[in-house]
Amino acid sequence: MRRPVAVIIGMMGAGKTRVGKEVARMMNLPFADADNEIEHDAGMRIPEYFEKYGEPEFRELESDVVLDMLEDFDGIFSLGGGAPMTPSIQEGLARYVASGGKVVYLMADPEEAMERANRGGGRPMLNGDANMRWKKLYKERDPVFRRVANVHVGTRGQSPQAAARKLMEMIDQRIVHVTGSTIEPYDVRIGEGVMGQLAQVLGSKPVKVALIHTQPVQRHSDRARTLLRQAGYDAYDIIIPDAEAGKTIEVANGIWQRLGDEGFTRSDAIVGLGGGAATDLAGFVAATWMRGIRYVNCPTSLLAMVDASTGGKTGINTPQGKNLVGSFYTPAGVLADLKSLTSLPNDIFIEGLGEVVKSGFIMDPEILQILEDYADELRAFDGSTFLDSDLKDVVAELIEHTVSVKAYHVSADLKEAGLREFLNYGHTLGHAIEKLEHFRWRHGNAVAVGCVYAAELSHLLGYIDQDLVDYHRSLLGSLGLPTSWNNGTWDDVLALMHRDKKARGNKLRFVVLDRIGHPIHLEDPPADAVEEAFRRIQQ
Ligand SMILES: NC(=O)c1ccc[n+]([C@@H]2O[C@H](COP(=O)([O-])OP(=O)(O)OC[C@H]3O[C@@H](n4cnc5c(N)ncnc54)[C@H](O)[C@@H]3O)[C@@H](O)[C@H]2O)c1
Ligand SMILES: Nc1ncnc2c1ncn2[C@@H]1O[C@H](COP(=O)(O)OP(=O)(O)O)[C@@H](O)[C@H]1O
Ligand SMILES: O=C(O)C1=C[C@@H](OP(=O)(O)O)[C@@H](O)[C@H](O)C1
Repeated sequence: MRRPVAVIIGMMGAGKTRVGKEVARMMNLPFADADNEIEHDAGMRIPEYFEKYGEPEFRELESDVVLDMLEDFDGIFSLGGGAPMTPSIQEGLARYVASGGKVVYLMADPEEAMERANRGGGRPMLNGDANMRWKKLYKERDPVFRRVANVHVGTRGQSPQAAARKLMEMIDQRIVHVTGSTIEPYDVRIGEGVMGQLAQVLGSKPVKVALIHTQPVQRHSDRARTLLRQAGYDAYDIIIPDAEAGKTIEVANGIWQRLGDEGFTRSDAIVGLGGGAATDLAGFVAATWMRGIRYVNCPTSLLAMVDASTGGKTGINTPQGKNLVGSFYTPAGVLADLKSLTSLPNDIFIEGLGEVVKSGFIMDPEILQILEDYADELRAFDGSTFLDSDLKDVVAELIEHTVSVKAYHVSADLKEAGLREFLNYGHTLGHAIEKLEHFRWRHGNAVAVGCVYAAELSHLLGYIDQDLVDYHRSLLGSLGLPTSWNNGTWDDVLALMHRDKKARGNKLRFVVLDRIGHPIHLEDPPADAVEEAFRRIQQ
């Protein structure tokens, strides 16, 4: 089915036509304007139509034209100013958004748009006192436009070209919509510059916003702070210790104290910016402060983008183990800004690919294909050249696919009663390795070895053939991920696997593969197979 690359809505004079045409030109796409299509269908100009048939009839024709175009046009499509007020068009736009479409609210400065709308005439809705009519319509329409659009673009003081460039950046983003019966829906936005939508995602209720981040991502938190201040929030900078050192009750307590001192209320908000450790901690503070306030994640590592920031698991570590205290608490939105990856060291990027590979094996063979096709480039990831390289689109696509895999499992089973456990492929041994390595081995690397182990176990029990086990090794190896581990005894590993959260009583439980894209639960497998699979990853 054809559908527009983007639909532009906004007030009269916002520049929907002018800027829309410019965007289409820059992106080498066709452009259509609903008003022109209507005039073409009606065989007359819009003012004439209004005069002859009146507004209600115009709205009906407009709705027919717009709904047709939403299913049969694949370029940039601008609507007339009043179109999104019609219920049937609102429903059409909601369907379009649900299927991954982008409805862009072009938010011109009201004075600028009003002045431009008055120029040229031809706008029957402004007959009479044009300024007064425009302002009245703005009051009615602005809240509706904000609601029906999933992308908001402010263009105050910008030339049509500058506005078009900004729009293009927004259109280029990928959006994964996370929803489910027990989840307040939210979007994961992936692309260069998506952090610019921080205010849109936070909304107008928060007055104070705590920006929780670590030192190594200062450059990106500076950007977020500027955006918050520009949007009029009182921004509070909270720096936490890096990596796991930030995921402690002492750090959380320090932030609770700060929020109390600054007078944070239930309508205020938190932004977590950094790797998975920072977003886990920020989410935990958001879940617990006043029993839950709004929070937005800005992940800066690949692992946080594809995994940690998106599923609603928040938490801290205790001396007894990792992530032992926490809560399922979903964010209001996730902004995976590719600009953040420019400072990410190569080894931490590669490690993040461990979870990407896992997602490919359990659900999405396209991920595996992309990884195969670009293994050399991915392995050579260099943040300093990343944004100007072809790798940018490849990485964006991998993040989108992987987040979609996660969203699928989380939507159906937020609290991990069954389906969500499939995301744990490779993690039973992976967690044991992390623990035995005293967390000096990074998570994604341990999961990579864990996936080979799970594949060996699947094979030993007759679910998959040797070729698929070999494919695990060759793909992970080609990306620079480890495929073997030989630094612990079987007894220690077995004891830890019995403490895995999937285990029940004294029975081990694993996720194994039946074929690519088809994981299954494995209960209490034969002891000799469990041990033999371990021997095979020791080589
Ligand atoms: N909530 C979940 O569902 C979930 C899922 C997977 C992992 N996790 C958690 O996520 C954490 C691991 O995440 P991680 O791998 O991002 O580790 P991390 O947060 O420790 O980040 C790794 C290192 O990279 C640095 N870093 C991150 N982004 C950077 C950037 N753009 N530029 C420069 N340096 C950057 C960090 O400061 C840190 O030193 C663990 O605590 C794990 O438990 C949570
Ligand atoms: N960003 C802008 N800067 C300057 N002029 C603009 C800008 N956007 C639009 N215009 C001009 O304002 C007028 C109205 O723009 P138009 O695209 O027809 O608005 P809309 O389709 O949203 O009603 C046109 O003359 C257009 O060239
Ligand atoms: O605001 C409105 O109700 C209208 C806006 C016009 O489009 P523009 O916003 O492109 O001027 C056109 O559809 C018609 O005059 C009605």
